[in-house]
Amino acid sequence: MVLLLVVATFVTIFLSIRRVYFRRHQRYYELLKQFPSPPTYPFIGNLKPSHFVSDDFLKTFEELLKSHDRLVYWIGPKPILLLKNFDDISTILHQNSDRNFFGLGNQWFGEGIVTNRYAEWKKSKKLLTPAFSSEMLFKYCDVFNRKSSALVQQLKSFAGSGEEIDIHEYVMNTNVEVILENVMGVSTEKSGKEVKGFGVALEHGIQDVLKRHVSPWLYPHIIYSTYLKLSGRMKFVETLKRLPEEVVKETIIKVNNDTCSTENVDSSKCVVDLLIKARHQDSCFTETRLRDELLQVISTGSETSALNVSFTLLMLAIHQDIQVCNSYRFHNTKNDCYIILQQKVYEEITQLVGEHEEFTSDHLFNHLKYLEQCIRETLRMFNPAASILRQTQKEHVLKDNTIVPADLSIGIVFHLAHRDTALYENPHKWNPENFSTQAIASRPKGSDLNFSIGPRSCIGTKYAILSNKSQIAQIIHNYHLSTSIKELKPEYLKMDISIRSKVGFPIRFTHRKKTRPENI
Ligand code: HEM
Repeated sequence: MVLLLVVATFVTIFLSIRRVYFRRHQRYYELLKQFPSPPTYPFIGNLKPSHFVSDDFLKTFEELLKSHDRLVYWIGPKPILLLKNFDDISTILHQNSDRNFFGLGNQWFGEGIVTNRYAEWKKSKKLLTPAFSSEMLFKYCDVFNRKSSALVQQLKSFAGSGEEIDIHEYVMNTNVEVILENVMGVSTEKSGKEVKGFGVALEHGIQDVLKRHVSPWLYPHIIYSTYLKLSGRMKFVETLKRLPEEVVKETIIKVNNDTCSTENVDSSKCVVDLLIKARHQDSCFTETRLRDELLQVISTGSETSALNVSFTLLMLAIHQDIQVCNSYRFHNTKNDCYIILQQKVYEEITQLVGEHEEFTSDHLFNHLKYLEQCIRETLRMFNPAASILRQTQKEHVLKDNTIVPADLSIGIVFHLAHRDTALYENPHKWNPENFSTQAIASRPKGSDLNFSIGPRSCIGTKYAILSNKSQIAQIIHNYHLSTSIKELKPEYLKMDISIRSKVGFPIRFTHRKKTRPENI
């Protein structure tokens, strides 16, 4: 009897609190009703084990948004509005809304420009922007070109062997090294710093943070920390933080000894120097914050950039027609035939630098336009930043007058927005002509979502394009690429935060100048 009374009391209290809560948030829940939602169950909402058991969310998003442009998805009691239509996305992204990680990535990535809320983000953005000025980017190109050249050398041992290798690990290490030198002023050759484990740790971090978002039982900090320790993932967290921590500590010591920046004479405005200077002006930039700011820039910049280089190389290897020159000029001998059958991308490169010249900053800045089209088209189809999260600060009115409630999580699925038939005639086909000047002009302004739009769009847009151009141009300049993959089918892709290839990036390299290209 007593037990029954206790239970009845608890149930009454629970229902009363619930009623008061819903009455207070009545408008919020009324507005949510405007959007379709799959059948919802108590406690779990729309969460189905099949949705998020694996590390692949692509099918889930495709299924959910198959017949809807907008959909509310409930993760337990928490709603997320999923969007894939350009007009809706544009309205939301042009507002000053925050990314909503709810601190769920803090153990991995701390707090910095990517995760901070508006007030702190503004400080980070102001601080970091000078590191991405045209003047600085021009200087970074020397590092891009030197590291790309080293990558070409690494591939030498595979070239001509007929063996396919998965290019991604090599590209990833190159991108981490490039960003370390440009952003942190640390030359891996001179400092002997080890970057190999960083890429793997980063991949684990990204996948884990996303998984935590859809696993409410992992939300409590203490449970997640225990999970990290017991699952052996803590070692990846440590690997990720080690490098930026060392660099911050070393730079502070150098500054204190007044010997800063002797390692890299051009680094006076590289990110780490800007951060260390800020430390003296604003006490919020503690050593930990500096480490985390660095970690977030390196993490955001290296994976995305590396994935796009790997995808572009694979697409060029698959699309021999893009590599093959449009016109036949000579037909006489086998040798002539080889000269004629050059890739379109390769022709653009050789017209610029000949067969043996070195690449310069000017080449990357002002030329290689067709290669840039290939890079941008690859981003459209396989954008590493496949989806992003936002949290509305206030109500927003969409183009058709639907009101989006304040304080709502928004999931923007770029991967699907990039396949909008209203924007791209044949969106499932890889076609660099989608990024010709005329094609861009024919689409609504700002509809290129590759680097996002609005106040929180990518700070490293130009950096990424230049760095991608350098690596791909140098590889294509030296090697002809081919692959056993005939088509990168949708089922070969998977998605965590990034789009990845389930079949890797298997590419066969053949020396350009000595042998006739294969598969032609
Ligand atoms: C192909 C390569 C890249 C792609 C596709 C990419 C894409 C993106 C996207 C979609 C966002 C999110 C914008 C939003 O939430 O609205 C972003 C943010 C960001 N990216 Fe990139 N990015 C790339 C390379 C880089 C590089 C190389 C760097 C730095 C060296 C970088 C640094 C950042 C930073 C710091 C942010 C946060 C900006 C902010 O909150 O103000 N990214 N990027």
